[in-house]
Amino acid sequence: MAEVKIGVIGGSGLYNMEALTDIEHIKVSTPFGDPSDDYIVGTLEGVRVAFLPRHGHGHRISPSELNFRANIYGFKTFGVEHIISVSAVGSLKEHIHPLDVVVPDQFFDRTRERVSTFFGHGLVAHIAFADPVCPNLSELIYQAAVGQGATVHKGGTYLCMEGPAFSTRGESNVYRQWGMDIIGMTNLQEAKLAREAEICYATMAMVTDYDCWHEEEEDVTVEAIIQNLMKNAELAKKVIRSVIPNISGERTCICANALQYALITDRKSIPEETKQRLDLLVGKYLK
Ligand SMILES: CSC[C@H]1O[C@H](OP(=O)(O)O)[C@H](O)[C@@H]1O
Ligand SMILES: Nc1ncnc2[nH]cnc12
Repeated sequence: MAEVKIGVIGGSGLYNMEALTDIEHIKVSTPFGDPSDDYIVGTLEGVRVAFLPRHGHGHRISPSELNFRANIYGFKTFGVEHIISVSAVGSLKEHIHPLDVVVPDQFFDRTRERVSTFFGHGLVAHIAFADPVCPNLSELIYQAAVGQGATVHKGGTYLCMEGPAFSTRGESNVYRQWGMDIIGMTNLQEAKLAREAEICYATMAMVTDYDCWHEEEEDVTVEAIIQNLMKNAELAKKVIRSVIPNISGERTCICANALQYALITDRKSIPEETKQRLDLLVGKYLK
């Protein structure tokens, strides 16, 4: 398979990247099941990029049903080292307005039903996740979004809820008291699994609504989210386009060697089947 170093995950409202040329649709099978859809591999700014619509074309897969492991592992099979996630989010702060962009630097987990590790079955790993996104890739996204004239907030905490129902007003107000900045349903597991796969991961969060806490604004609806995303989809695509040429092959962040000190299991006790299943991720540490 041809090597591709950059991946893009499209969220709600971003199911295609029309600017990709020399396109191939590639179906990937993984030891963890099937990714959300075929990967669309194409060229953007002279660089091969793999694109995956997170919820599948036609938005068929709900946040709780997403096979996050297969999606991230699929990128790894191409040799992807950087993933840019594009996501719709609600704002939990007055000064973060719909149509703004946030590049979060923290996540808070309020999900309940999600598998969010590749490990287990006789191989235990504890990655560092204090800083859950790649600082270098986040900075590039921030600079690119500023360069495109967007109002961009650098840093902030993304509260990842289970869904699929939106939050109650009580929950939304509590998240505000906790100091959370934005709310969505998808990014935390992706960030964790990308770190386990030693892939740099960063999010361009497109603000679509004020959730349901704001007394003068409408409560969030799918319709409002998609309407605002449609207004912002071109911006998202332009930002991706301008980030890509700036992504360097040399990685100096912690993401590149995240498993170096994370594997705790005595190498002699790891079952052969587990070694084989995780070979793409840990093979270099088990030699
Ligand atoms: C379509 S409304 C809720 C939906 O939008 C966000 O999706 P994504 O992160 O893939 O852009 C949110 O997380 C929910 O999945
Ligand atoms: N208010 C909200 N809650 C959860 N996910 C969202 N995605 C976009 N807006 C959202």
